[in-house]
Amino acid sequence: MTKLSVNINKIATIRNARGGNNPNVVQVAKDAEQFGAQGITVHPRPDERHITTQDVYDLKEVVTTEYNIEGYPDERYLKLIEEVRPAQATLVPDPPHVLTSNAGWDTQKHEGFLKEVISHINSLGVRSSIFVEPNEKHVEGAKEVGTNRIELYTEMYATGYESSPEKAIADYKAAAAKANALGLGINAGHDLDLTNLKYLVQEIPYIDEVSIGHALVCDALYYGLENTIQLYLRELR
Ligand SMILES: CC(=O)[C@@H](O)[C@H](O)COP(=O)(O)O
Ligand SMILES: NCC(=O)COP(=O)(O)O
Repeated sequence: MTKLSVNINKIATIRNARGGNNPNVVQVAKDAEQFGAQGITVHPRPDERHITTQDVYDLKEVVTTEYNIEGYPDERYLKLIEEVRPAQATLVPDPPHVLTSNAGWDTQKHEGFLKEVISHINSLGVRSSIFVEPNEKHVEGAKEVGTNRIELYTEMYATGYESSPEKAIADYKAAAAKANALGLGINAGHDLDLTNLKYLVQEIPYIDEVSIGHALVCDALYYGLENTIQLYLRELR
């Protein structure tokens, strides 16, 4: 069954708006796990606009499910991975000031760099995953660079879903089938929500994990965090 990792970046965004500790990111992570989340994801960006470096260390002490840290593998990120040793490190190729993640890795172009970084991460006993677009060549390249998993960047799927779910999923099915045949684990994330999640996992049932943040936190404003997590888990059953 596909696991749900709750991305709590947006909880930190709300906290940072007033500079205090409300909502408490650590408590939200603990509660999310108690409400059924099977993982906690954070993406500590260099400008600390939501998750801070301190949050990453504080969360290490409380996350009992699967701790997933996303980010561009610069010196700062790799230091965090070395010191925190999360369950999973997800490498994302985004430059420092983008609004949100906006591309997957070109695994051919960055082959040498990725090989070096991934072999270091794997040697720490941390599972590696790299964010990729649904492109079979990039999936083949992912296998070459030694990553344990890929994370399919689902923004294009989410955008296309409303007009044609079949068209929107086609490239993802092909990329996932390729990854599966190559023995890579498969995660997925970005802009997944209660309208598009079920179809994704119905069509690609061997997705190991989805990480969901923005829509889930927005839904929690209406339904509460506990109900919302249950609603997302229901889509994954
Ligand atoms: C890697 C990825 O897909 C992103 O969704 C990311 O984790 C979200 O980051 P922001 O919350 O900063 O938009
Ligand atoms: N890896 C994707 C993620 O963690 C959450 O993305 P989003 O749901 O905030 O778009």
